Amino acid sequence: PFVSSARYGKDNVRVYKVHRDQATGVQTVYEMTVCCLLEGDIASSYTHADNSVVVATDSIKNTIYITAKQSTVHPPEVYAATLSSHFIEKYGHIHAAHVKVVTHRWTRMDIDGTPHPHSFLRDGEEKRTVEATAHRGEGIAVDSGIQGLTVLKSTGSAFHGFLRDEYTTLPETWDRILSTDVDSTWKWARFADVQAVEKAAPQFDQAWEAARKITLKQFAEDNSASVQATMYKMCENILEAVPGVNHVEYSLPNKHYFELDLSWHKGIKNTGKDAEVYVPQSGPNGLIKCEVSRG
Ligand SMILES: O=c1[nH]c(=O)c2nn[nH]c2[nH]1
Repeated sequence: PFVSSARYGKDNVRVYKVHRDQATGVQTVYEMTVCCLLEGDIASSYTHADNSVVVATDSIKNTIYITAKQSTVHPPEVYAATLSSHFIEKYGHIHAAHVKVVTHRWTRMDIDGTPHPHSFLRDGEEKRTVEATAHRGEGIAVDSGIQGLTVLKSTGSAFHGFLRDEYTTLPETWDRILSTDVDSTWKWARFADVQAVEKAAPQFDQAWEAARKITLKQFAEDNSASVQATMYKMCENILEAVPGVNHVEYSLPNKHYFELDLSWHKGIKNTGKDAEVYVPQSGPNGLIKCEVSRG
C-alpha cells in the first residue's frame, strides 16, 4: 500500500482582529474561523514516522495569527491567499496549502439612527466563506461564498409536472412554502500570485454584495417552478454581474413545511387554499445542487 493523498494542519482556529481609526475613533472588528491544511512531500511522516517533514500544526496555528497581525484580514480573500502562499514560499516540500476562512457577522449597531463607533451585533449565523489554495508554480485558486443564509417565502413557489409513476405519492402544488439555507460558491479565474489577488481586492466585496443581493432578489421575485429553476437563474445573474468569476455553484436543502389536515376536528378547513397552520420538517429534506459555468 502507499499514501494516495494526504493533507494535514489546524482546524477551527478562531481569529479576531480590530482596526482602530485614530483620526475618527471608529473601530471595526473582524472575526473568522480558519482551517489551514498542507499537502506535499509528507508521505514519510505517515509511512515511516518521519517527523522531519512535519510543520507542526501548532506552528501552522501560530502562522495564522502572525499573518492576521502582519497582513490585512479584509477582504478575506486577500488574507486567505496571503496565508496559503506563505506556506509554499517558506517550505520547499509543501506543494499546496488549502486555507478556508469563514467570516462571522459583526454588523455595526445603529443607535438612534447613528452607526456606533465600536458596537456590533451578530445579525444571523450567515457566514462569508473563502477557500484559497496556493499550488506551487500554478498560482492561487480562490473560491468565495455564502453559507447559512436561511430564507423562506410563504408563496410564489410551485412544484408540478414532475415525473409520476408507481413510486409517486407527492401531490402537485401551485402554491407552497419554500425555505432553504443558502450555500453558494463563486469560483474566480486562477490568480498568478498574491500580488494579483491584492490587485483584485476591490472585486471581492463587490462580488459578495452582488451575489448576496442577487440570491435574495431572485429567491423573492422568481415565481419558482422548482428549486432547480430558481437556483439556475441565481447562477446566471452572478456570472453576468461578476466578470472575474467563471463558475457559480449552489447547494440548497429544500426545507419542507407540510400541510396539516385538521378536518377530523369539527371539519376544520386547513388544507389547500385554506392552509394556514403547517408542520415545519427537520428532515428528510430535499437537497438540490448545481454548478453553472461561463459558456
Ligand atoms: O423544488 C423541488 N425540486 C425537486 O426536485 C423536488 N422533489 N420533491 N419536491 C421538490 N421540489
